[in-house]
Amino acid sequence: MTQSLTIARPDDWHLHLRDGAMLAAVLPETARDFGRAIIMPNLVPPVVTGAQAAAYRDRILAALPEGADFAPLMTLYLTEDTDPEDVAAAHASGLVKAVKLYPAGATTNSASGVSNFENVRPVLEKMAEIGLPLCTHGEVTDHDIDIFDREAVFIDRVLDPIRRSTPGLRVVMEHITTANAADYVKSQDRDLGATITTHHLIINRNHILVGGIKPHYYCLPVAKREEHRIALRKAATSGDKRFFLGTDSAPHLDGDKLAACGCAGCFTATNTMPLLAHLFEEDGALDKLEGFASLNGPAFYGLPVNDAKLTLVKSDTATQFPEKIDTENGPVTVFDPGYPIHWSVAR
Ligand SMILES: NC(=O)N[C@@H](CC(=O)O)C(=O)O
Ligand SMILES: [Zn+2]
Ligand SMILES: [Zn+2]
Repeated sequence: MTQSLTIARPDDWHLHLRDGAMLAAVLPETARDFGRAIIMPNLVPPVVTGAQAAAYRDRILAALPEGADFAPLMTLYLTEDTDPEDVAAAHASGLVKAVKLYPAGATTNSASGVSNFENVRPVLEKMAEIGLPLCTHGEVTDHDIDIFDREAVFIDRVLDPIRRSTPGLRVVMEHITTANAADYVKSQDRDLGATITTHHLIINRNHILVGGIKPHYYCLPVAKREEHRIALRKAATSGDKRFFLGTDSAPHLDGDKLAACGCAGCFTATNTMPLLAHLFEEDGALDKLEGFASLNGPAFYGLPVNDAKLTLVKSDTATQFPEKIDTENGPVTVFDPGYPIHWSVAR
């Protein structure tokens, strides 16, 4: 039996494309299925200014395959030296769609992030004034806070105070991993949304640690207990417009993942849409997939829904996804849910 589902072409509201050889290898994986993506600015060095974002956008456009139907939506990396006027100009020109907050030291390439939130107050106030969203990596970095508690503590100690003291600031809680974050979003009536990754709908912390450590399941924020995964599944499949897809597809070379100090990130660009079709069907919510992947994000960002469509088909035989994609510097492993998937994207 073949089943099919056609939805508006989806967008990815949180994506790492990197640069150079990695960009060339991973960009086609996203451009195949997605119309647009919010491009994370955590390069080395980071994308801080409007001029750097324009140059990075040009490198992405130059790396796009012939005939691709894909537009990168650029972001700026917030530092304590960020100039509010540069941010405003990059927004006014249409170049930049969000500013990204990394607490210093919270994740991959976050060393230039924010330590003292008072120092970014003028930028946040400017963003509230012009309606430019702040995307947050929501984890505190205090050494005395357990890594599994860092998201919940961030909401209480950092996010809620920032939102209270900056009325009108629009915030996207990126890659949420806890019931605490989902509940916080639901408890607020305006200016707040959240992205959810594909992998956090699939794995809990046991998948990383039971029966041997699984470096390809290690990402930040780290997957939490099963009850949190279930809360994320409920939020994603609920139809609540405040929740939308941000894959956080974060490629690292296998050599950097399979190491004594392995990098954080799951690479899901290749198979995200078939995985989501599987998950939403499992939860009896296939009719909510289009909202999550294609409608709620544009609504939050004030952008039109893509005109193009994407069709997913389900067949009796399991879909064969590539195990790895090759880059000039070595392979990148594609996220493996650990069970067969029968959905694929119709080409
Ligand atoms: N999610 C991750 O585990 N890694 C991301 C950074 C991030 O999104 O926090 C990366 O850039 O590799
Ligand atoms: Zn992050
Ligand atoms: Zn990310």
